[in-house]
Amino acid sequence: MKLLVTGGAGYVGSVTSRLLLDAGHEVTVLDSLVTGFREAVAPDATFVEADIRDAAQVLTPGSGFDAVLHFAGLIAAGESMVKPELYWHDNVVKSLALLDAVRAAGVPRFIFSSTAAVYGNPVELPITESAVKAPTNTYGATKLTFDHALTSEAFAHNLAAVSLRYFNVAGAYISGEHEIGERHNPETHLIPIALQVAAGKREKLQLFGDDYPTVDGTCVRDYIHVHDLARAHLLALDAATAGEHRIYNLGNGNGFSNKQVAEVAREVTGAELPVEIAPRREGDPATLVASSERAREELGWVPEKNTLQAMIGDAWTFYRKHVA
Ligand SMILES: NC(=O)c1ccc[n+]([C@@H]2O[C@H](COP(=O)([O-])OP(=O)(O)OC[C@H]3O[C@@H](n4cnc5c(N)ncnc54)[C@H](O)[C@@H]3O)[C@@H](O)[C@H]2O)c1
Ligand SMILES: O=c1ccn([C@@H]2O[C@H](COP(=O)(O)OP(=O)(O)O[C@H]3O[C@H](CO)[C@H](O)[C@H](O)[C@H]3O)[C@@H](O)[C@H]2O)c(=O)[nH]1
Repeated sequence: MKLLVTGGAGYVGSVTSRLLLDAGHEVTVLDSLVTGFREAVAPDATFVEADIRDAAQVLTPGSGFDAVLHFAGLIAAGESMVKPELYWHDNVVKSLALLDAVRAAGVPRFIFSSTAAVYGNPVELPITESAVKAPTNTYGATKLTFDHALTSEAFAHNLAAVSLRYFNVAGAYISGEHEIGERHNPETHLIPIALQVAAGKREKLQLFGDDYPTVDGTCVRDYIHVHDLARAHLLALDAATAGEHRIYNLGNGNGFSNKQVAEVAREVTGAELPVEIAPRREGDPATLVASSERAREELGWVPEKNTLQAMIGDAWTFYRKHVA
């Protein structure tokens, strides 16, 4: 297929581009590099440095794209509580402009990076796709808004749309000649920050809150290896059906507290990893754990690297060689 990958200079988009290219697809990456890295773009992809709001320059009528995979966006839940306007613009206003371009160019399929953050504090665990959606942060609200836009688009204009609701992505793609992983600047995610501490780049790991209603008072998250996640996109491309908006949660169904993550990071790196309890971060739900039964049944998706040791181990391999 001829594919447009927005956000292909970012973490998940660059790993997925690699898998798409290796599967024989033709990939054009569109990324403004606002948070991504030019060197993360797959060398055998065509690269267009542009904002998604200008996607019509690439998605011209007759350009012949078979699908758009839309990873581009702003991703930090904490930041979205202090700069919400940035999130509404990037994740909704500009994404709607992208959708206009998709419609005008007659692109038949659209795969969207949605998130566990759409659910907010869950009423029942594990979280299924039909669970109540009540985001506790602006980031989740923007992603849910665009999910709704895709539902209307699919039904009104016959788009084959798929939203993949990732839980917490971790690890790196380590395979022969390719090592592709996570780089955010500034880094806000728990695992890469723990690795920065292990590498001596930060003094200590601050854990935001220890008074949540969880096993040890710290927040609980469901971590998913970026390689398993990327594979789900290829399956979603095959499953996408005209006129339908399919939605799949992608996680392992296992919750780890922030303290447990720190413990595994200690085990993997051999570092002491000092921890300090800090105030809660605004907008954090206490627990997010996925039910991915629907993805298993309908897509045939089976996560293979499902231990935290494997995820943090691959992230550490990437971090030491390419980031530290
Ligand atoms: N990392 C996670 O744990 C996680 C979890 C759930 C969902 N997601 C979603 O997955 C997607 C990818 O996440 P990631 O971790 O790879 O993020 P990332 O920050 O590494 O990559 C995002 C990319 O999008 C680009 N971008 C942002 N706004 C743009 C715009 N207006 N025009 C063009 N390019 C733009 C950035 O330059 C960057 O390369 C995001 O949509 C995110 O919301 C990520
Ligand atoms: O230095 C840190 C960084 C994070 N945390 C805590 O670690 C947990 C995980 O936080 P992350 O920032 O790593 O991830 P989030 O759960 O906030 O969000 C991530 O996963 C979500 C899906 O669950 C989103 O989609 C989002 O893009 C992605 O950033 C939270 O309790 C957070 O407060 C700390 O205690 N200290």
